[in-house]
Amino acid sequence: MKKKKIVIALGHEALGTTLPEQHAATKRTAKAVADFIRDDYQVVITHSNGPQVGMIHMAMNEFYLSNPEYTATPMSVCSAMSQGYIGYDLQNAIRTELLNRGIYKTVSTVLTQVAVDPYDEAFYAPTKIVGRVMTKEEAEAEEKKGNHVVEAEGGYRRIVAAPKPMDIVEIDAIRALSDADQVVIACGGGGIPVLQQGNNLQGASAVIEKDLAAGKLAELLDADKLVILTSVDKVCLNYGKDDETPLDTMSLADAKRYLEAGEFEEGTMEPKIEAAINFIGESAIRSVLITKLNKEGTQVSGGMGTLIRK
Ligand SMILES: Nc1ncnc2c1ncn2[C@@H]1O[C@H](COP(=O)(O)OP(=O)(O)O)[C@@H](O)[C@H]1O
Ligand SMILES: NC(=O)OP(=O)(O)O
Repeated sequence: MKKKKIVIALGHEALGTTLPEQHAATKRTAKAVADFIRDDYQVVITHSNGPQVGMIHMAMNEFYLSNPEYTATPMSVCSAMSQGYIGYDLQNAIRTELLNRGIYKTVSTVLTQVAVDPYDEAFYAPTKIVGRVMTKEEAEAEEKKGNHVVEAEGGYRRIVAAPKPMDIVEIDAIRALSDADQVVIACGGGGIPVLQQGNNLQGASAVIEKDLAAGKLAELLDADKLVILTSVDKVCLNYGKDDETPLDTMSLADAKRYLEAGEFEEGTMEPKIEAAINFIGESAIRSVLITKLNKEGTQVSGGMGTLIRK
């Protein structure tokens, strides 16, 4: 019998931002992943990378300025680096959790490139926040280098273009590993954004929204379920207001209506709902669960959170 397939997208809380945080968070997350494997799902994982890719870009390019024998590192290469080191932590955390449960399954990371449209309007209006909070002086220095910044979280943060994911270059490899019942980590940080130029792929200076890439990944794998692990238990109506209402379920039609009405914040909940709508499409089988891991990393497979389906 064909096994059910699930794509799990890990946000900041399920992944951590610094290396020590990442070590601790991936251990918890591995429990949720192992629960789905216990429940006989083929699991494909994807993850955030905003803080990590910003850190790598800053570190690599600061170093280059004071060491001219090295070359500058484009954002696309930094995305690839972030996939590598986050994947490394996730692979080991999941491998250990599975071995502790007596399950042997290979866990591997596929460095994934995601094609974007060179004419995507996002290239003219950067919105995607990456990296750490900076002081005014640091922000001014970034602007002098031609980078964009916005005021955020009591300081300033860098923003880059976030074009929409159009196609996943390595989808056949991801599918082959998943169909062979192995655990795959793919499209990390939304994937390395690339522009197709004949037979060549050119890295783009951008960071793709990981939720939208997760939706595309789930769609192309024809997954049954997309789980988005984030920092809230449930999606809410009137979020942050006195009459905030958490939702246990949301129909596809309601998701579209609420999205249109501006219920979901741009760059945080909005791309999650957009990903859910894109993935579910016309399917009566596909569903999306948006939720948060508990302290032990357990119970996600029990269905807590907001369940979206047709
Ligand atoms: N309608 C809403 N319901 C719940 N959370 C919302 C809503 N609108 C915005 N949010 C915000 O979305 C955040 C989760 O998105 P984000 O910060 O991008 O996390 P992640 O790293 O998990 O993708 C929550 O912490 C919450 O502040
Ligand atoms: N690539 C991406 O969407 O990362 P964050 O979730 O960290 O913003």
